[in-house]
Amino acid sequence: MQPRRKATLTLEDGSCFHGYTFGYDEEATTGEVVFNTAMNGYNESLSDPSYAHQIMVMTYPHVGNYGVPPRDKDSNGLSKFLESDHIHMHAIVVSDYSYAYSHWNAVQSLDSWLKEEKVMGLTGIDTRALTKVLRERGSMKGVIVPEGVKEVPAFKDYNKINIVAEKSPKEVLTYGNGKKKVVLVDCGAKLNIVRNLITPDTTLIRVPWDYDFTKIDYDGLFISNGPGDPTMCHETIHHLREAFNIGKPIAGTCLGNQLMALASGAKIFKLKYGHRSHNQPVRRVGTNSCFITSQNHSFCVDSSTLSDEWNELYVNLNDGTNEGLIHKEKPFFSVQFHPEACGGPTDTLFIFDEFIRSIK
Ligand SMILES: NC(=O)CC[C@H](N)C(=O)O
Repeated sequence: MQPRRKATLTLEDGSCFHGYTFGYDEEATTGEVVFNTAMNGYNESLSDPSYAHQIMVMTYPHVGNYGVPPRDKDSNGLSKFLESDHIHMHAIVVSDYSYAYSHWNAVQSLDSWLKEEKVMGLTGIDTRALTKVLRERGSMKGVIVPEGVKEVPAFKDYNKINIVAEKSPKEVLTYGNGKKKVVLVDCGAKLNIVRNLITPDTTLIRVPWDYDFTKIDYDGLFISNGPGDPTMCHETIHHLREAFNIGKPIAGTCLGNQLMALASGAKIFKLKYGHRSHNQPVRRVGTNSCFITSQNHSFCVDSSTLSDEWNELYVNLNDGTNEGLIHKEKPFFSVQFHPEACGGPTDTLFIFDEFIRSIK
């Protein structure tokens, strides 16, 4: 039995949940509290930059039992098993943290990784009761204060911070030497997007969110996922409008879908509690083809505001919200879900093939 320190999660509406810390607990932490109904994938979610400034509540009760993989890098210098080099969320909240772990690829416990990265874990929480609160009242700001910690951070308005600017890389990186020159606008990209765009056919140029990629003579453009409110990404939206005029193939995922919509003049809105899981069903519009997808988003394209030039490409079968866009004439499309999975089903990996094949 590990030493246990009590801690309390307080939500913006005053609700309190008492549990025990694991991971780092020297300071209080704050973030937007969101829930994730996936049964696994905590390592991928923790290292997904889109979770920056958030506290993730896992509804699956038993977390930590398969440990954390090594920080090995592949031949391109990309983490082999994680979605970035660090943890970006501010805390993980679980019902039952497992100190014991066992997996062929585990080299340490979640507790020790969180300590290294100075990120808090909270266990012993009735995550079903907490999720019901978030589902009824919507995602809320929250603060977790370990017993004995005096300094309590104030809630921030996460919709007012440009979190993409915090998480996007500061320099341009190039991979491969294939014939098709693809620019990836990295707004806080998950590495499996980078991995999937490095193919024998492509040279991948990974640029920061505000980089003027229209100056590059690219053959295809890909807009990544990313944290926070997409309306803050003025520069990306501006460059994307120019890319629409250039007319070469463009694809995007998640934040990329929202930025495509904004650049086209459509509107987005914030969902009450978002979609976070690995079992979100989507249907390709005009067909009966359905796919089970991995998702992590709060914002959503308002499909009723799409201009005449665009069609909906996918819809969510749970709530009917937009899951993708396609231009009626030009080779532009995007999806709200995560085709790169990690963690999550790989059923929609074909999206990367569709994009790379669309590049002449
Ligand atoms: N995973 C993402 O790209 C998330 C996009 C955006 N930050 C949202 O929450 O909707």
